[in-house]
Amino acid sequence: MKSFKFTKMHGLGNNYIYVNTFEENLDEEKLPDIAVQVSNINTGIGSDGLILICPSDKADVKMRIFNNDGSEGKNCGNGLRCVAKYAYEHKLVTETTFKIETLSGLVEASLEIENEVVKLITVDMGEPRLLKSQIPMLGQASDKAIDEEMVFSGHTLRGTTVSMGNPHIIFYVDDITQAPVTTLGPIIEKDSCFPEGVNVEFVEVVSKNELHFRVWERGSGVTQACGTGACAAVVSSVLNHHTVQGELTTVHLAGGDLHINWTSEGNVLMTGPAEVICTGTFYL
Ligand SMILES: N[C@@H](CCC[C@H](N)C(=O)O)C(=O)O
Repeated sequence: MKSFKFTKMHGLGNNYIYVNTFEENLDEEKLPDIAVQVSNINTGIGSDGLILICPSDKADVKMRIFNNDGSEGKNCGNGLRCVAKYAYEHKLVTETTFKIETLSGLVEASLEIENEVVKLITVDMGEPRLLKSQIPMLGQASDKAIDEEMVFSGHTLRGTTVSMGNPHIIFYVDDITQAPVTTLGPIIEKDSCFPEGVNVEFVEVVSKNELHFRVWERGSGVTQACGTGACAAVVSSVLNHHTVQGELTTVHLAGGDLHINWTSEGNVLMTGPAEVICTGTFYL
């Protein structure tokens, strides 16, 4: 029977099964099925998906992320912090600042360490991409969708789209507890306006430095947190004049807080924790 070693980790409750492919060998064509299998709460381990920590010829390590429906994503903020913690604590890297390759480009992770344990990770997520062609979404390729009126299955909403290497749409609500995450999330995720689907986020503005946030993730549904989504929400909030570029914003997600700064230079910095839940062997 084929088996592999795994570590289950989470970033603010956004939990994945991590496999170190420096040591484990998984068949490329089986990866989508393995993601579905390990994520199943009844017959697998239970998770939001599968993340591979791989060798890279462009960076110190490479991250690949599969959602719990088996689709491959191009980026994952909470996953990057967990990969950074794993890479340092398992001595795949020796420096406290290093580069991680993703399907959407290179990012840089910086670690805060106490007694050889990684406590907090800041990831420089690079520049947000705003053009409709970069999301990608239908419409004039060189336009941006900022507070744009859109209709989804008869529901008229004003949304802002941001790519952090993966696609996000942000809607503002008056009361986060009433956000239509589970009703409109799945409809908007698969709307034909987004040829590759979209991660759907609802945001309540608390103040110039504070947002409440809930997410329906492409390929995984409701999760406790989405790092790229929180970055996209801060970019969107600057574009919609709710927050200020160059200032730190605290984003309150269901699973805890992230601290995000869309710097005046243009890159987005995300700071937050990463935790190990358990390790084990999975039998296919
Ligand atoms: N949870 C993630 C994002 C995971 C991928 C996403 N669902 C997609 O398909 O783009 C995060 O923390 O950013």
